[in-house]
Amino acid sequence: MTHQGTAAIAVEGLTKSYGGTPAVTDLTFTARAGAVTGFFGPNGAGKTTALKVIVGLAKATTGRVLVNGTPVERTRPDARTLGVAIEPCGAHPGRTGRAHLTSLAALAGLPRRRVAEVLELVELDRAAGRRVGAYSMGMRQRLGLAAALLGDPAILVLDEPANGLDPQGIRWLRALVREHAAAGGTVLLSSHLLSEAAHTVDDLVVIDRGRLLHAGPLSALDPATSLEDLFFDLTERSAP
Ligand SMILES: Nc1ncnc2c1ncn2[C@@H]1O[C@H](COP(=O)(O)OP(=O)(O)OP(=O)(O)O)[C@@H](O)[C@H]1O
Repeated sequence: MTHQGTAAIAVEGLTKSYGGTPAVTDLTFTARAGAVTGFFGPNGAGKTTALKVIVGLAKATTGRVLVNGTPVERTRPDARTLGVAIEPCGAHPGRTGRAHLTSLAALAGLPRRRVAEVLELVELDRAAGRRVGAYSMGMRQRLGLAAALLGDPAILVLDEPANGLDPQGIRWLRALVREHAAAGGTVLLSSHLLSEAAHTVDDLVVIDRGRLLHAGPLSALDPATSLEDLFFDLTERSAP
């Protein structure tokens, strides 16, 4: 795993435009190893767009992203370096969860035994033989997470991983990402669930309208200020 405290992901002056309209503008922040970084912003703020560029699924218009010090656009990190869960999970509804993960493992050159391991890790082992089309939203989230974990990567990038999970699932997810960070891994996750995130993240990145509003450790905040208060304060202040 990467050395604790170093920037596993560095986003530097990232702008991403679609047809001349910027979805993300001059965004700069880091996600360090050994920590969970929460990426927050209202609907349409640009979180998914930024995450797609970070993992190499979309190209930056200007600026760059470094993963372990290497520009992501030059060498897209493989499944052993970077695990990604960005909706939709890409599984064909007619395939079983196990078959989906088996083909992903084969494509990435990963041993087949990892499929059983990650299925157990995300607690989908009993549903692995069922068609993905019959999965609940929470089960599809778990399948997406299983895919991200296949290569046992040090870095996890998860877009709204708590969506569709029940309270027990949210607690399970929290334990999973906390353990990953405790083992020296890096987690960058977006979320709408601010109160839950307060229990999960070490560092905060808040954006609105594609621009950075705040980045820093949770511990630096006044304990009397809830994450929700901070979020509304920041986003209201940035309103045009
Ligand atoms: N492929 C695309 N083509 C054109 N515009 C896009 C594309 N993807 C995103 N956008 C636009 O970029 C902006 C940011 O969208 P994005 O999905 O990144 O926000 P988000 O913060 O993830 O939102 P949410 O919380 O609602 O998922 C929106 O205005 C969206 O319409």
